[in-house]
Amino acid sequence: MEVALDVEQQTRGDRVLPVQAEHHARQPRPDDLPEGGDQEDEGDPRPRVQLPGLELFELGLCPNPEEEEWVKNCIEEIVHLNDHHLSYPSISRHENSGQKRAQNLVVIDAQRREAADHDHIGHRENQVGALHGLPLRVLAVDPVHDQRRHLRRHHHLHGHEGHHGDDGADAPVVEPVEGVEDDEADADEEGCDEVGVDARGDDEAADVGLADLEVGDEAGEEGAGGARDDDGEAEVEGDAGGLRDVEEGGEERGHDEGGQDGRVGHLGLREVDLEEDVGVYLETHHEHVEDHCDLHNVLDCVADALPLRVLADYAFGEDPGLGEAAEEDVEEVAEEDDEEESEHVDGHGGEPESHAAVCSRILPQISLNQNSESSHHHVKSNPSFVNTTKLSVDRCSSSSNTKNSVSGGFSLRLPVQRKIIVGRTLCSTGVCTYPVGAFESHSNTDEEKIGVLLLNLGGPDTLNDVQPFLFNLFADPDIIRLPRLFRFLQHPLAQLISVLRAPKSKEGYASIGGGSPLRKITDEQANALKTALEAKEVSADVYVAMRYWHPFTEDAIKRDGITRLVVLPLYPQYSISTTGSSVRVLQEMFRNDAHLSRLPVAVIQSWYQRQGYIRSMADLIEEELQNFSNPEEVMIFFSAHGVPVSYVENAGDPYRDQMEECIFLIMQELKSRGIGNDRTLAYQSRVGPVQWLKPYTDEVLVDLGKRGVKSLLAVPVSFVSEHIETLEEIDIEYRELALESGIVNWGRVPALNCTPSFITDLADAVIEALPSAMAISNSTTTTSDNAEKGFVAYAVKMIFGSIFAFLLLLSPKLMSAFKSRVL
Ligand SMILES: C=CC1=C(C)c2cc3[nH]c(cc4nc(cc5[nH]c(cc1n2)c(C)c5CCC(=O)O)C(CCC(=O)O)=C4C)c(C)c3C=C
Ligand SMILES: [Fe+2]
Repeated sequence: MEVALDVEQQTRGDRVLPVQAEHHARQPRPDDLPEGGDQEDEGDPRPRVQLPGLELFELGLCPNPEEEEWVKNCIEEIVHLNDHHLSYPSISRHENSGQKRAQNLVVIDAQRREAADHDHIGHRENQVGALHGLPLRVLAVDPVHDQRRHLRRHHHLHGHEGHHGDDGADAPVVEPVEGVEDDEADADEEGCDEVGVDARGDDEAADVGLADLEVGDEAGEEGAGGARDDDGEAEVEGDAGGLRDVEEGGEERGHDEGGQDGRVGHLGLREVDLEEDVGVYLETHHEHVEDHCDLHNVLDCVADALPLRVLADYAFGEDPGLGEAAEEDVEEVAEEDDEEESEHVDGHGGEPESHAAVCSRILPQISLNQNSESSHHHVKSNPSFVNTTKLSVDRCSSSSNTKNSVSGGFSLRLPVQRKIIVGRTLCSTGVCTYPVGAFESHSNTDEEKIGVLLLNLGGPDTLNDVQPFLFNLFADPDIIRLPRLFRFLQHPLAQLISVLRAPKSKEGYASIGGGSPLRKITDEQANALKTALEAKEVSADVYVAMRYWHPFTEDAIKRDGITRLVVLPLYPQYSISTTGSSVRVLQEMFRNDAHLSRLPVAVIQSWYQRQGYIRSMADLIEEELQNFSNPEEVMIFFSAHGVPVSYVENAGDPYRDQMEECIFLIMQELKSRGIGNDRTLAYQSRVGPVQWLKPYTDEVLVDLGKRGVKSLLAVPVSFVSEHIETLEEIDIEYRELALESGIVNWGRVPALNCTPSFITDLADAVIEALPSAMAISNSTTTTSDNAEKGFVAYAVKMIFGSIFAFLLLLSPKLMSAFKSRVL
């Protein structure tokens, strides 16, 4: 909850984006071209032209360091080294940093895909469109086949030579940019396989744009005041599906597997309107190293077909040349972290502790020593899952999609940074999956003592704990994100909000037995995980670290001789507010401790895409569906914990994307079992007046009732234990609301808790992560100077903050306004 005090957002206001209802192609004018931009490279016959504002967003790459170099070279080969502008390619970042932003967005989805995968395209349209609030269209390309040949051919033809086919007639034609045509000599003469290209007409694109503009429009409506937007049904309807159904526009999307002329090869780029700035959003999906060749081909041909500027994302490893925006961003994060203090109230009269926080400005370089063979081995050993889901999970080369996103050492917020760009699942440092055997040989050494640290949120054990627990939660700068200037208000504000919210929260906890079940369940999960690891002949100690209540993260790491640690947040999807926050605190601790800073650590950043997790969720859903008299008529209603929209839109939180991907995978798994129910994704538990991720669970329930849905199965999806929001919010509040709204049959899938298949999968995740454990830098120590400065700063903040809170309390009017808007 950013609580009314997301000052940054309020003062800046949200953007309103125009819908491009019509696109008129024109031939780019010479004055579009930067000076010298049309000159050719020495030794490269291809002309190089740049058009201001035309940007290629190169996405979805997750190469390991060796491949990174390779891919970089590929890109550098495509654009002039001197011309290209490596920057942090988030459109919104560009906007924020005052740079010109693209008006249109073209998504080139270069994933491996099958004809039946239209809903994934629709899904991506939704995601990307919503992410950027732009009119967009998706052009799907299959890199399995030989793009280069087709693209080159088209590039050569460039919309002139009768290859338009039926659909081509309506599409506006972008004439070739001067000098871009003559690369025939360069054309690849390899075999000419079919290519699936999905080109769509303008009207359709405009429609998509309208639908996807919801975020931007709405943000604009709300303006600086940040009042929650409860507007009409149309919006809820538009959103209620969460993921677009296959049928919606599926036909029109006309994935052209047959490779009709007129579509094949030209990527539909003729449709791109150069009148406006165009962002090209390329998604890739690489299973094997060789696929990078396909990527190369695609990029190469796109670059040829459209003069463009490449904004490539390499926000990992030693920064190989991030542009200003990226650096700013990294620095911003670092500065935030430098300043942050982790202070807890322990509920027993303890003073808040202060921990000087230091964060690396350069993200740690992770080296994956293992070669891709072992990964391939792993992929092969799980053929069924790979087959059913290969289309939807973005992964590193040489990795299987059955695995989690792991980083060796602490790679703070790495997924966030990459997520801004990629807009989909990411491997933060490269994911490595190793056959168990590879690890066993390592673990059997006498001196190895493995620890697993489970991170969780924590909850009040008793009603007396509720207010101090809430204080800890609201004092977290990852929960209430104040601009730096207002950071001094963090603690007084946390105090104020926690006191005001406590009565309502207490009511909730009272109704579920007087406290949170989280500690008990997490302890049980820890024991079950230890047993599951033992069953796999891995001996490990499993610890629990809660972020906002006992046992606090700071207390959790015992000095009992652990030589290798795997950190496993119990959140399947990554969010700044959950995994991000816990890992940050942990990182601070480790940095400041000579012993811990040398301990090899692997952090599993997210694991929603794991086979075992997805299957376990599908098992629970399948089982629960059997309780309905007509299971096939039941709406599967995924309800995820929300986060404020600004986390996703401004801070690059990958949470929404990962959530949508996760739902997609679960539905795919169900489909493979013959379960094809309708599904909806909505977000619950919003607090405060800022916009949270939409659609909102309560609104969608009412809407579904109105639309005649009679049977509904609620599936809590962001958390793996029962907690207040399943036991009280879903089971009591939402159930009541649903029944009032016309839904007759209600069911709820239980949380995974200690479901054996799930715990076994967590054990696998731990084993797979072990080899990538590496030590955090041991270079940082806290000097007494720093500690002193920290104390003075803390005292000053407390004084100013308390004055503010005091003034607020003095004014009943201000107070009631604050209360009604914040809580
Ligand atoms: C993935 C899960 C969660 C996300 C994301 C998340 C974000 C988030 N939460 C709040 C505010 C509150 N959360 C509260 C309880 C709570 N939150 C989660 C999980 C996520 N939160 C859990 C599992 C729990 C329950 C713990 C328990 O005791 O059972 C509460 C307290 C309860 C209440 O008063 O409603 C608050 C407040 C924010 C602001 C936020 C993102 C910014
Ligand atoms: Fe929460």
